[in-house]
Amino acid sequence: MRRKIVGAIITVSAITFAILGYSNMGYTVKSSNPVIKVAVDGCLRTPTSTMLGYSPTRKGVRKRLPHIIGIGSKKCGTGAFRHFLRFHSKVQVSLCEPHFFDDSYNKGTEYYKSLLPWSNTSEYTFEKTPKYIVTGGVPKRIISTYEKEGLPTPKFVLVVCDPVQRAFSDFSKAKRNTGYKTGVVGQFQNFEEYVEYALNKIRTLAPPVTEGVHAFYSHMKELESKIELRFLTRGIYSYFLENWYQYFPRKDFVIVDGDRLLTEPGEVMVKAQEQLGLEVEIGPENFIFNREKGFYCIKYNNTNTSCLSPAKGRTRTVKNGTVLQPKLSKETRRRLDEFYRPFLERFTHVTSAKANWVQRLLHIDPSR
Ligand SMILES: Nc1ncnc2c1ncn2[C@@H]1O[C@H](COP(=O)(O)OS(=O)(=O)O)[C@@H](OP(=O)(O)O)[C@H]1O
Repeated sequence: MRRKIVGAIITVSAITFAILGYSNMGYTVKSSNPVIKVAVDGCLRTPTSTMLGYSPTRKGVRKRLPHIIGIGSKKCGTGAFRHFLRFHSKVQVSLCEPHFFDDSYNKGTEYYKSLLPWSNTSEYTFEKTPKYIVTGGVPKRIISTYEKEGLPTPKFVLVVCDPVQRAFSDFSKAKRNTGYKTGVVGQFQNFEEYVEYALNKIRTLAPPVTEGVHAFYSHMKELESKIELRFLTRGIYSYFLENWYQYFPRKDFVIVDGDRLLTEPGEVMVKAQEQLGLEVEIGPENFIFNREKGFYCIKYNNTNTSCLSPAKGRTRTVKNGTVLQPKLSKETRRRLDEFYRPFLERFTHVTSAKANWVQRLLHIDPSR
């Protein structure tokens, strides 16, 4: 843990030194070269060792393909998971989202490696790009890339959460980023108006979910091609995961309860480390609740804490141990629950997970 902390301090100092300004869209980083604009979670075009891990002068370190890849789900706490895992002494994480297997595959493996952290043979490397789970061609590309390097394929972490919260968070972020009048969200006053539009549109393009998830699945490609519907369709975790299950054994996937990550991060991290085959180093004793932020932060060195950036935690907050729900009308919530329920049941079925969060969501209102 101590070496990690020194590394974290070096990285933080490098970033602090480099950051000239912060906006909703990204950090403005100044190096000895001209100013480079970097998206908050985007990789630097010309990555430097200090930004992306530890110095290559460390003995025996190399750039290696990830042993663990976070594949999603967007807005479910993938950043929190990475932030916490970063404090494991045997894990090196990429501090950006490489988007290699979805967007930059033609740039080649060496380019990908350049975006990954330095590590030695006793360490594991991790990167997360939430778009992987929803991008159809990614599994085949992963297989081909690892095969060419003569390496076993990695383990996958999929963080999932209440799909309604996820949609709300995703929608709200798009609204902040694109501004009120532009982009796919520009035509909607608010999330409720969007839900009304999207559910009606889905109804015209696909059969009711009550007719079976597979009948619905056969229309998913068309639904996904309509960008504005993605705030809802991306919460259909079972559909995307089932595609991945065609390529990788189920035991390679670690499913993380993103809702519980907000309220009991220590317990969730213990389970994830066990499932990933890591020695358990991060547990409940490493977390401290920050009342001001309404989130847990990680403790290190007994006195220091490290919280996520202010870009995270815009729509959710934790109070008295529970995640506060977005303020939706009863009718909108009912319609969304009804829409997602068959997919959540399917998710429970395909993952064989007695996942607490799914059970909880399936029983939001037992009288219904
Ligand atoms: N400890 C802690 N601190 C701050 N934020 C936390 C934490 N744990 C989970 N979260 C929630 O993570 C949500 C963002 O999810 P992701 O990191 O997956 O988003 S992204 O896809 O990378 O954009 C983010 O969603 P928003 O609240 O909508 O910003 C947070 O609610």
